[in-house]
Parts: sequence; C-alpha cells; structure tokens
Amino acid sequence: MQVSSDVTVVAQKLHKKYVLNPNGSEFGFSRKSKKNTVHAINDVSFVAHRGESIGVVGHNGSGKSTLFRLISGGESPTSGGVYVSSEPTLLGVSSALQPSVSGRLNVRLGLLAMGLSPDEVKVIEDEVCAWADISDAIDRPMKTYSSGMKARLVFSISTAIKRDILLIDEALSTGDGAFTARAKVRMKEFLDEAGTVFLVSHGAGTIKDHCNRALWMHAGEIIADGDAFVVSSSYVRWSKATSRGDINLADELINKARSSYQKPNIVIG
Ligand SMILES: Nc1ncnc2c1ncn2[C@@H]1O[C@H](COP(=O)(O)OP(=O)(O)OP(=O)(O)O)[C@@H](O)[C@H]1O
Repeated sequence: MQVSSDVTVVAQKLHKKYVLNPNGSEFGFSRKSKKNTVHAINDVSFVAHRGESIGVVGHNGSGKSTLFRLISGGESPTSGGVYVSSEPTLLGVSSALQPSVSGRLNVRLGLLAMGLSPDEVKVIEDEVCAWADISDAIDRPMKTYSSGMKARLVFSISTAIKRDILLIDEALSTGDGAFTARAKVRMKEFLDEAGTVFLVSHGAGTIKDHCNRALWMHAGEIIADGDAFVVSSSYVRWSKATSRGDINLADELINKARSSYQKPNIVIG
C-alpha cells in the first residue's frame, strides 16, 4: 500500500504481548515460575487519514485500550511499528490529574505538561476552565468531583491544544447530554483542522454519531474496518447474539466480518 501525505497514523503488523507471573505481576518472576502470556494485540495493521473520525468497538478485553496506548506511545509494541505524523493526545477517564488540588490548578498543570510555557498557559487557562463549565467547582479539589465533572475537565484540558491525532478512550461515557453535544462540536473542530480522532466506546450509538469509520477488534485482531454505521451495526448484532447465548449466530457474524475484511499490506521505506 502506498502511503500518502494525508496519513496521520500507520500501524504495521502490531503485536503486543504481556508476560505475567502467576500472581499477575509483569515483573520479578523466577526461572521456575510458570508464565502466562496474553496476546493483547495480534497482527494489527491500518492506515488513518486526516479528517477521519475512527470508532473502535469490541467486547471487554479485545485490545482497544492497548491499541490506544501503542498509538499514543504510552507503551511499545512487542513487534511491528506505529508511525504518527505528530505527537498524539490520549484522553481517557483515568487521565492523570491531581485529585487533591483544584480544577483550576489542574488546568495549569495539565497545560504545562502538554508543553505550553507559563505565559501561554495564562492566555488560555480561563477559556479552558470556562469550557469545562463546572461553575464554582473549578476552585474545589478535584477529588470532590463527580465522574461527569472530571470528564468535562479532562476533555477541556486535553483538547485545548489542537493536535493532529486525538485518542478518546471512553471519556465521553460519563458526561451528560450537554457535555457530549459540546464534545462533538470540539471533535468536529479537530476534524475540520484536518486532524484524526479515534474514539473507543461501548455505545454503538456514540460511534455512529461521532465517527465516519470504525474498526471492530476481536481477541486482539481487527476483524472489520469500514463505514462506522455498517461496522458498529454488525458489532451490535454480534453482541446481542452473544448475550442471548446464540453461539452459532455469534460465530457466523464473526466469520462473516473476518471474511469481508482485507488486512492492508503496508510497506514502509
Ligand atoms: N498491563 C497489562 N498486563 C497484562 N495484561 C494486560 C495489560 N493490559 C491489558 N492486558 C490484557 O490485554 C487484553 C486487552 O486488554 P484491553 O484493556 O486493551 O482491552 P479493551 O478492549 O480495552 O477492554 P475493555 O473494553 O474492557 O476496556 C486483556 O486480556 C487484558 O487483560
């Protein structure tokens, strides 16, 4: 596959393997201890372009968050490569903020951590606090926030600086309707400025609403990549069949998705 200049992310034959000792920790096993190996990501390849909003669906443990950590550079792949046009922003419900200090101070710390100078922080901090729209709570310690209030603050900080690649891992799920509507506008601003947004959500409606393309991950692999409505509808049919215990239909839907999916063959260099 030829890679063009509107490409923001290339994932090439990505594998991520975790090796654990029997008590579940990643480190400190002796030679004698029995190791468990988890193949969280298995031969994943795709190319993302400017202006694409890519939903990632898949059941629990299918590898969505691991994929995001690999794209954002938070973790390294065991093999394969991720190539990005610029540094991505990973926005998740567990994004690291300081619980004991106020929302306002977290805004300052977050913007400094994103590489702004103290003077640049001063210019935009009020706007970032205002976007979060949590009124007086902005001056209260973050540990007193509801999950929706925290989501608003994290979203506001992480999207304050426009980057080419924005990864949102379930961070929209705790917000109310007003927040998700405004988040959608902000995501559109990213896309209009020719960025790429990736969005993990268990809600197919959220994916259909916010995305124009979707990847379906199953057991660490991509088994479908295409139109967001089509892919998330197939995923919903599979989820319903699985929860009803209709294993035959569930297998049929997985096989159908796999057989229509063509893995891209990416050659770098
Ligand atoms: N640090 C880790 N050490 C060991 N195993 C891990 C680690 N991180 C993820 N895994 C395993 O990798 C697999 C994929 O996990 P991941 O969190 O990426 O799935 P997910 O699709 O995001 O799940 P969910 O929808 O539940 O958030 C799971 O089997 C998980 O247990």
